[in-house]
Formats: sequence, structure tokens, C-alpha cells
Amino acid sequence: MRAEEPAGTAGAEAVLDMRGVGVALGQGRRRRTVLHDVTLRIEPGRTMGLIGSSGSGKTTAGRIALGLLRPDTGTVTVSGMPYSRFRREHAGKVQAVLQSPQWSFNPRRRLGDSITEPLGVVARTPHGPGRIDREARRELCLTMLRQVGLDPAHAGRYPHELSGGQRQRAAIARALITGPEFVVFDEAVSALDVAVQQKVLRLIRQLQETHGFGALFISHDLAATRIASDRIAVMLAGEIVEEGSPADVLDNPGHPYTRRLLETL
Ligand SMILES: Nc1ncnc2c1ncn2[C@@H]1O[C@H](COP(=O)(O)OP(=O)(O)OP(=O)(O)O)[C@@H](O)[C@H]1O
Repeated sequence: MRAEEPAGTAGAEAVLDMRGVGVALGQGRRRRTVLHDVTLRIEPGRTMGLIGSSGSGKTTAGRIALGLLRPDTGTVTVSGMPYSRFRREHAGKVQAVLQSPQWSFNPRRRLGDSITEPLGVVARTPHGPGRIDREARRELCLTMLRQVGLDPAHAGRYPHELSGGQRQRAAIARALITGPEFVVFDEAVSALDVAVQQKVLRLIRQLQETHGFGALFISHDLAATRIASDRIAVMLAGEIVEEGSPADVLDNPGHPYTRRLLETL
């Protein structure tokens, strides 16, 4: 693994620090190790791309990074805190954008209600803003719609009335409305055609500059990962076999698996 720090961020507190993480999944005789000794460190405002063939463990790593799955071994901290404490004190500060927002949006709710839904959770945490009244929620929703390039009128629409790209923008608005420190994008642009993908990727980069969140960008799409990422980690059978800058990993791969992956993906 290439371990050099990205320029200018050495020593910054990581938004996500996974160290030596291992996990086995499945029951009884079908139980098997899915992740082995995975170490990932993501700085504020930076994106770590995670690539690997199907079944290599990327989504499982993402679920651990989101605190949805507890590892059997190793440690995970978010902004220096273990997950249990972070979630209690800072709900909404870790968010996810997944592949198919038509499944994650309630088809019978207007987008404005879905986008502002995470604010309810944040309001109830110790460091949260308290109850956010209807007018303030509406204002925040409009701000987010504007930031992701949607029209205020979209707040009143239903998910099926939007294109795939617009729905993905709405999913990003919902993820960012709580001001997350860390966002997992799991195949977030994979369902979009290439031209829309490029626009959404540029949008994510712009928003990262404004909001400063760190990100884990899980994808099997190398072109998208190159645009999205400051660093790229390569996963093979639950292990990170290589990590480096996009140019290092994609143009000058050090591991034979990465070279094979570049030929096949
Ligand atoms: N709940 C589970 N129980 C048993 N095995 C599981 C479970 N979840 C995932 N796995 C197995 O763990 C391995 C890694 O799965 P994971 O979804 O993390 O891979 P991936 O790299 O994200 O794949 P893809 O690119 O196809 O989404 C796979 O072999 C999968 O079958």
C-alpha cells in the first residue's frame, strides 16, 4: 500500500478513520470473512474512491463507514469519536447517497418533505439546533434545491416526476441538508448516463468545496472515480491491496490485481 499523505492535509483530524477493520457475515457454515484488516483514512473535504470487482467488499466497507454494521475487529472513528458516541451526539453528520434514489424516496411524499426529513433527527440531538419550524425548514429546503441546481418548484413534485439525474440531485440535497461531516456515495452516479454523470460529479465536487465534507466514493466506474476522488483505494477479496492518488493507481498501478481490474472494468 502506498501510504503517503495528500499534500496539505497531513495531521488534519480524519472525518473517517477505519483501522484494521475485519468482519465476517452469514450464518453457520456459510459464514465467511468479507473484510480483512481494512484501513481507510479520509480527511475533511477530501474524497477517497473505493474500487474493486463485484463482491470484493466495497458496500460492506461503506456500511461500516456509515455505522450500519459493526466490525468484528479493528476500530472506526468519525471525527475522532467512536461511532456510538458520535451518533448519539451528532446525528445527521454522516449521510449516504445511494444508487437508486427512486427506491429511497417515498413515492407518495413530495420531494420537499423527503429532503427536509433528516432535519427531524438532527433537531433531537444534544448538539442539534432544537426544533426547526416549518418556515425555517422550507427555507433550508429551497437553499439546498438551489445548491444542487434544482428549481424551487421541485419541492412540490413527486419522485416519479423527475428525471434520474434530477432525483440524484434531490438525493444529494437531502444528504447535505444536515451539514454532514462525512458522506458515503455508493454507486451514486452509476445509474445515470455519461453526460448526466459528469454534471452530477462536478456538482458533488463543487458542493464539497462549499460544505467541506469528507467522502467515500464507492464505484465500479473508473472514469467517475477519477473525477470524484483525491485518493483511490483498491479492494480485492475484502482487503485493500493498493492506495494512492488517482494518477498513481489508475495510470501507474502497482498491484497486479489493479492492472487486471483496469483491463476489465
Ligand atoms: N449479509 C450478508 N451475509 C452474507 N454474506 C454477505 C452479506 N452481505 C454481503 N455478503 C457477501 O460479502 C461479499 C462482499 O459484498 P459487498 O456487497 O460488500 O461487495 P461489493 O464489492 O460492494 O459488490 P458489488 O460491486 O457487486 O456491489 C460478497 O461475497 C457478498 O455475497
